[in-house]
Amino acid sequence: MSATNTAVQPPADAAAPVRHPEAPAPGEPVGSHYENCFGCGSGQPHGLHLATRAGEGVNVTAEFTVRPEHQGAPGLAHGGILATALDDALGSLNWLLRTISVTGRLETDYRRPVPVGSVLHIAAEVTAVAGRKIYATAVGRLGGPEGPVAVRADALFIEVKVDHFIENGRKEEIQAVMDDPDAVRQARAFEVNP
Ligand SMILES: CCCCCCCCCC(=O)SCCNC(=O)CCNC(=O)[C@H](O)C(C)(C)COP(=O)(O)OP(=O)(O)OC[C@H]1O[C@@H](n2cnc3c(N)ncnc32)[C@H](O)[C@@H]1OP(=O)(O)O
Repeated sequence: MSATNTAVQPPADAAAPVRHPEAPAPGEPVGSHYENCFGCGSGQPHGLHLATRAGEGVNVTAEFTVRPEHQGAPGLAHGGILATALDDALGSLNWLLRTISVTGRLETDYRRPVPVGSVLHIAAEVTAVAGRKIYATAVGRLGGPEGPVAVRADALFIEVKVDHFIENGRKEEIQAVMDDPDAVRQARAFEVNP
């Protein structure tokens, strides 16, 4: 069996991704889509509080500061938390495509341990699109945006309709979002084009 799953590699006839004309400008913060998101929301005290900015292409950069509550081994980030950080940065690429999609597959390589207190500098980009399938890759570096690679991932996101969230989410949280008087915040929780 191959070490690389073919599901996360685009087929030869996949199209190059297209940056949406209304995507956030390069350098602009993408912002959290939902305050209770564990990756980027401000309402989760132990969350990752990922700060993501749009790049010039169909790409983003983000920083994640590893705190004691993110440990796996003593003094080191938990691997699942690092995967969450990359997954969330990859998910924010939705805003560059102005598409709604969810993670179908996330294949992660851990190259270096990530100590508590360090900043993971993340870069994520869409590499190809084939129908509903969005192929993307992310890398997390230590010491700066050009530092050594600590973790990387290849991902397959699948485009969905907004109904995916409304039909599958727990009713209490769905209702709370529906009741939000802020129309933009309400729309951002479910979709990418409020
Ligand atoms: C609004 C902004 C949101 C930002 C969120 C950021 C957070 C970070 C992102 C996440 O963590 S999302 C949460 C984790 N992901 C999920 O909960 C997804 C759970 N899975 C599903 O809901 C469904 O499996 C899914 C919507 C992905 C697909 O179901 P569908 O019924 O719509 O599609 P279908 O099963 O017919 O598959 C469509 C194609 O995708 C392929 N596919 C689907 N799931 C796959 C998978 N897991 N691996 C590989 N390929 C997959 C499938 O083989 C098929 O390929 P072909 O068209 O070539 O036949």
